[in-house]
Amino acid sequence: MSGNANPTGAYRPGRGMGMGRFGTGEKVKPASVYGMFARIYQHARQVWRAIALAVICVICVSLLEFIVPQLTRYTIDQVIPGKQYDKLIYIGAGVLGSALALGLLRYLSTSLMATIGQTVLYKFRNDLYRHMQNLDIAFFDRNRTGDLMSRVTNDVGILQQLISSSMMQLFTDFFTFTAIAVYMLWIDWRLTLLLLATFPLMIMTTRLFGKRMRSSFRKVQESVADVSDHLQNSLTGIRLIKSFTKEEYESERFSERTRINMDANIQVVRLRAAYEPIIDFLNFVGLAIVLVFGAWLAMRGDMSVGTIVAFIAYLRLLQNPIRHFSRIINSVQQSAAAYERIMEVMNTKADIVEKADAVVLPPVRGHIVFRDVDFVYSGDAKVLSGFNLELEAGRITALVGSSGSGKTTIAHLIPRFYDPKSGDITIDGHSLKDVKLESLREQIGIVSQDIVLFNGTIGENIRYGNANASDEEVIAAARAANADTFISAFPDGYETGIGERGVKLSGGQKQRISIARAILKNPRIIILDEATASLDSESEQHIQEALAVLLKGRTCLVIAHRLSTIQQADRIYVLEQGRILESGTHEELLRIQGRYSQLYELQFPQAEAGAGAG
Ligand SMILES: Nc1ncnc2c1ncn2[C@@H]1O[C@H](COP(=O)(O)OP(=O)(O)OP(=O)(O)O)[C@@H](O)[C@H]1O
Repeated sequence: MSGNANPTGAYRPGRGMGMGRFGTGEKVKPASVYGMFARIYQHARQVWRAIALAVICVICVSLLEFIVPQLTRYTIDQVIPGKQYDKLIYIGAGVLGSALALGLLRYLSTSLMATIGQTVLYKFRNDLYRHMQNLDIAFFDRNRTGDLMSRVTNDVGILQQLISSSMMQLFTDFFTFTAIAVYMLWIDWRLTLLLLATFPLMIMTTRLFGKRMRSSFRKVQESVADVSDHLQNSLTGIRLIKSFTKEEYESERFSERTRINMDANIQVVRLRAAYEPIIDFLNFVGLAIVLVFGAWLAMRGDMSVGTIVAFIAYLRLLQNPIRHFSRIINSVQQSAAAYERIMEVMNTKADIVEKADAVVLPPVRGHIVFRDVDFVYSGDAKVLSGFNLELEAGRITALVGSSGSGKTTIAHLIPRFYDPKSGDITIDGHSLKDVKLESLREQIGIVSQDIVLFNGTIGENIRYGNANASDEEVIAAARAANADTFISAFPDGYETGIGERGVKLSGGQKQRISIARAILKNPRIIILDEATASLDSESEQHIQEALAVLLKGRTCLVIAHRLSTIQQADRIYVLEQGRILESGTHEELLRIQGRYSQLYELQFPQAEAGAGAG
């Protein structure tokens, strides 16, 4: 991906995000907080027993919190004036017992909520990953790897915080608030209504700040994605950076991104710093009301001192949820911003989908026809226009042509990585659009010059071609690919672990493993994008032999760079700007002295004479 390679232009954070349908520029509606909770609920439903138990714990916590001020009121109003010494022990035991029970219940509810939170997180993350796996290659062309990674890790992690800690607080606060508000209304509705008058102000303030916080959080998360994208790019490209001695330059670019992240975080903290004192002030207004009005009532003899003390204790309990709310709103807004980023991916639909009545492609011979195919990646620039091509079953067809002439594009249309804009592609007469994707792709093997080996052992990497293969089959494939000798020379043989992207192996060894993987898959159709990098003649020889086994008897489309492959091809097509200029065998094409012989001479200047003669 080259998303961040913008050495000349100024750095613009968060490109392609947030302002349109994910990475396309079309508008998307911001995700609603309600929608977020609805989805969380959907995922959490399966652990309803844990939820029910957590709710019971929360209700008990609210009740206990309610009881303690009642004990205080009772002590002040009844026990002290009545000198009831014998009651003191019960009062002490009551307070301590309540405290113990509160501790236990809080432990239970916290661990239950953590379980619920983790379960929801697990489902969210897996759903997101599965959904991403099923999106088109075009989606991955459009979006930056680091940004997608941060959506699956960072953004889902933020949601988890909301679910396991903030939702718990929200539940507790809701029950405490309701119970206490009802009780206070019952004790003195005038005082309570006066108190509650400050609440609409709090709600308005919260809404006002909530919106701003969400957009600030969104900036934070986008900047985290940018940092992650830069990291992903620069760490995987560390050799390139070092070879161009760009360490300082990359560090500068990294610090640009972290600065944006820092500024966005400071903005969030500033908003919170402004919001909390406003809520605190409104809380003090409430306290002033209780003190002044309560004292006035007490002086007139309309209210006991114990009730005022209890009222003040309840006021704190009533205000706690509001205080917490300021923190929860933070978490909710942060999660809403994260949820938005998650849903942008979840709401992205794959363009390449099977028809409802798609049929299983039976085992094919491999006769592939492109008929009148128009193709564009994005925008209007046609890569292929009215393109026709026929690949004979069981034969090697080579594509040659200058860079950007459309060779890879043609190869990628066969496994339906992309769909043509118009025209049709058929295999043995079956239109690609009418068959099930899996049945199509399992009959195609791709050996690309951009070799990807996964973390794991050599054996596991070969077995990627066929998970059910026996050890003997894996070894046979490796032998056929000329890889068995070097693999067996490792002390751990096929169990040898290969690090990130196979760093312990040479380029030629990686190629042979990727050929073994394709041989094990045993597909009818092979697409081979030959490596351009030249290898030493011994490696070259090994790879040639491996390729000969791979290509034998299959329908092969080869983007050919090697002399031997070109000479072996049954038919060669010379492409220029998405059009076929010439076609024929190697000798035929050399004879007509056209574009092919030009290209050929450029690529193999010294080989021409000998090849022409042969
Ligand atoms: N993912 C993509 N998104 C947009 N445009 C693309 C994409 N891939 C290729 N193109 C464009 O399509 C055209 C054909 O590219 P393609 O990769 O098929 O050429 P090629 O002949 O395989 O080149 P090379 O030999 O350099 O690999 C080029 O103009 C290229 O810029």
